[in-house]
Amino acid sequence: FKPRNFPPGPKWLPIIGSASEVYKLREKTGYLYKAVKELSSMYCDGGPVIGLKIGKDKIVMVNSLEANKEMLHNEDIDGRPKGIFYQTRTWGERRGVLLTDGELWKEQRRFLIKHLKEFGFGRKGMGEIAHNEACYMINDVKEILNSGDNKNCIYMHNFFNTYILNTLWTMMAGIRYQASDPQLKLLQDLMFDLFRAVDMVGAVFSHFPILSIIAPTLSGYKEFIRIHKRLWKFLRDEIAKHKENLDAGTEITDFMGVYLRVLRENGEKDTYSEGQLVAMCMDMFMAGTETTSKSMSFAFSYLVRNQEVQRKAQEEIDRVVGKNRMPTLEDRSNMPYNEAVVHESVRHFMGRTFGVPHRALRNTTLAGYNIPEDTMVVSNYTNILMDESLYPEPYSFRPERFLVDGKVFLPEYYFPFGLSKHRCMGDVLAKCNMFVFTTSMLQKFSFLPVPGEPLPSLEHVDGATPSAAPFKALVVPRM
Ligand code: HEM
Repeated sequence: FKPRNFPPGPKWLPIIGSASEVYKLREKTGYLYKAVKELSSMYCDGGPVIGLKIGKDKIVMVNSLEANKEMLHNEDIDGRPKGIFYQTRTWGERRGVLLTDGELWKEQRRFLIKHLKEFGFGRKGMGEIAHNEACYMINDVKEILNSGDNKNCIYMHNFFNTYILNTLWTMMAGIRYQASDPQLKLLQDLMFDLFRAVDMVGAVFSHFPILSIIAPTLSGYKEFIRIHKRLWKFLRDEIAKHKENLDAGTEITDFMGVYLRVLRENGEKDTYSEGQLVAMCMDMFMAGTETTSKSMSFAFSYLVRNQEVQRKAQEEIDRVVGKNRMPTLEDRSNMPYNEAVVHESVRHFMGRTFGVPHRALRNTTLAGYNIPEDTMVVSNYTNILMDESLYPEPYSFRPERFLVDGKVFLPEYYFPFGLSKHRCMGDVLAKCNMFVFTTSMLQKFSFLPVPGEPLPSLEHVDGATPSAAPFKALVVPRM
């Protein structure tokens, strides 16, 4: 039965809840966010929250700006979901920093941020790492162009993945990969499949856990395990190498090394364990790479479609940086237009998805409705970031919306990285990378539509994190 004063929404049938209605609409519209939009107009007249039940999970989608702010600041809704989907990924125990709560989350998040800073995270060193990576990226593009392959048309929707990963992995594990590294390519393809197969509120087998036993293939459970086993192996191999270095007394130059040293000195104590280290690395790998590279995929898809924006960005780069050196993070304060391009790109990315789910830790209220303990509560970012009254013509790419009198201005209703205690840990790194990568690329090259082919599509690939639909650009050197 629906709890008393639960947010309005479709009927709950025995066992399946409102699943069939949600899945049917998703099928019809092609996207989960569109399905939720239709449900909201059908059942709550565009109201602040909509209540669903999918299998065993009570889910509240938070639609309005005010209700989202209320939710993100309500400590009673500061939990992360529990259950098969969130625990299988970390061997049946809740571990990591992305999908945990309580003491473990607090302690490990604090430790992670503190020690990543030693290696540049959130500091000046971060800009240098991004710049270094941009140099590799530019050289790779030049090599592709010199090779004469593909008639200078490059697939851009997944072009940035490795470079983005490298900036984070330099600090986490002291490694950078070649974009052509076959092992990494495999991992990235696996991640892409994973993020496409699940959505922010879970997967079929998490709403109906029995299906993981009776229909492991059909429910996606088997695939979920296969992908995670591959990821764990990748991380465990790297940790093993770090242990050897620790034994050999090699200087510690990354987060993995620091964590292993703490384990050596204190043993597995309180919330510290080797399993927790693997889980944290996995969380950073997932949260830190897919999000930024997919925001970049939207940026370039729009830059190809909208040559006027590209021209303005290049004009500012040429004027402020010139042609004799590459852009750096320090240039950002003098380049409002390019900074606004970054904010607009993040808006297009988060505006097509949902936040990381929260969970009510105890019975509470939201927008005047009752939210029972253990309800999953999810920010519907589409509703805020694509709201026509806040962002006129929301699906067009207009960096100008973040400029007032030639300066960057971020309105209080723009919070694509969340708010309050669970706020994104990597927003500073994400914005740094996006600025340095985009400006470095636009300084050296122009990205044009491929002659004779349609413009990059505005439709995107749905999933836990959305991606621009695959597209190529004709890349033309500028200098
Ligand atoms: C454009 C890029 C990114 C976007 C749009 C983004 C967005 C978000 C959002 C909306 C949340 C959830 C906040 C909440 O639960 O209320 C989040 C959490 C998180 N993000 Fe990001 N993120 C990005 C990049 C990154 C990067 C680069 C990293 C890692 C360096 C990262 C690490 C995390 C972590 C660890 C959390 C969980 C925080 C917690 O629960 O305490 N993210 N992010």
